[in-house]
Amino acid sequence: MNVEIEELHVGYAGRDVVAGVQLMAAAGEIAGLVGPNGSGKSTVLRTVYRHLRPTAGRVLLAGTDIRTLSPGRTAQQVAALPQERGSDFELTVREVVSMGRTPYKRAFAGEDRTDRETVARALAAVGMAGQGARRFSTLSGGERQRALLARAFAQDPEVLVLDEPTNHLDVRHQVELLALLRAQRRTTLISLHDLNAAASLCDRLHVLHAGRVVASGTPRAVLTPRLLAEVFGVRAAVTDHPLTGDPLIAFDHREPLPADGG
Ligand SMILES: Nc1ncnc2c1ncn2[C@@H]1O[C@H](COP(=O)(O)OP(=O)(O)OP(=O)(O)O)[C@@H](O)[C@H]1O
Repeated sequence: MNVEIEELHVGYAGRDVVAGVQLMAAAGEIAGLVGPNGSGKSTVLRTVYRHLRPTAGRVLLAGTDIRTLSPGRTAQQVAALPQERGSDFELTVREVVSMGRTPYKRAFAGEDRTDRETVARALAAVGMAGQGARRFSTLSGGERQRALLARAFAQDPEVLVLDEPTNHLDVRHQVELLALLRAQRRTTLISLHDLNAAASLCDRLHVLHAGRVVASGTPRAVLTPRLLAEVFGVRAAVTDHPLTGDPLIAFDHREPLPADGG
């Protein structure tokens, strides 16, 4: 199922922070949103999982405006790992992950075998098969992240929307997560700060800057030293990763470019 965002305007308290955003993820494609802090990545993603309502423009799932779908139908099609994550859940990990099955249940219906198997698979996929009985509130930041990702997987959606899913994860768990997303081949919209992870994972990148898309295309086409200077304000060389052949961005970590980008 493809996702298309058309001329999206959306914001907070009457002020649009995203203005005229046009982007897409083709069916089965992983589309990355990258951009500096405050550029509007989370705001765009919140509109896709219907946490925010656009002031203008549309989000289309396979050509259908999501606002014409019922909340239950949307939840069967789109699962999100949002940036705002509850931390005070008194539920167990398994109970949190089981919440992903809610869109498939009739009111007050218990779990059936498919639910139990899907939840077990989702927990195993994030490496938490043995931790279902733990209280969610006792997990570390990275473990919470993985449990919430398992909840999104348990929802068995057509489209995954992931806002900074590698946040809090150690490098091994980051690599595992990226491998898992690649293996799933689900239509995925993902925001990432780690541009090398984005270059390795994404089929397509959309670069946001001050609420607008300033470049779209393959990571290799988009992540040029010039764009990295103009949008992110850093000096960088782009080479080939010696192990994988992916684009590899070598940042100059010693000093940023002057504020005017020159
Ligand atoms: N709940 C909110 N109320 C008011 N303004 C908000 C709210 N959330 C975000 N903003 C503002 O909207 C703009 C875009 O924020 P958004 O969180 O979408 O950016 P982002 O690209 O995801 O940033 P980051 O990389 O820092 O997570 C910013 O100027 C931010 O301050």
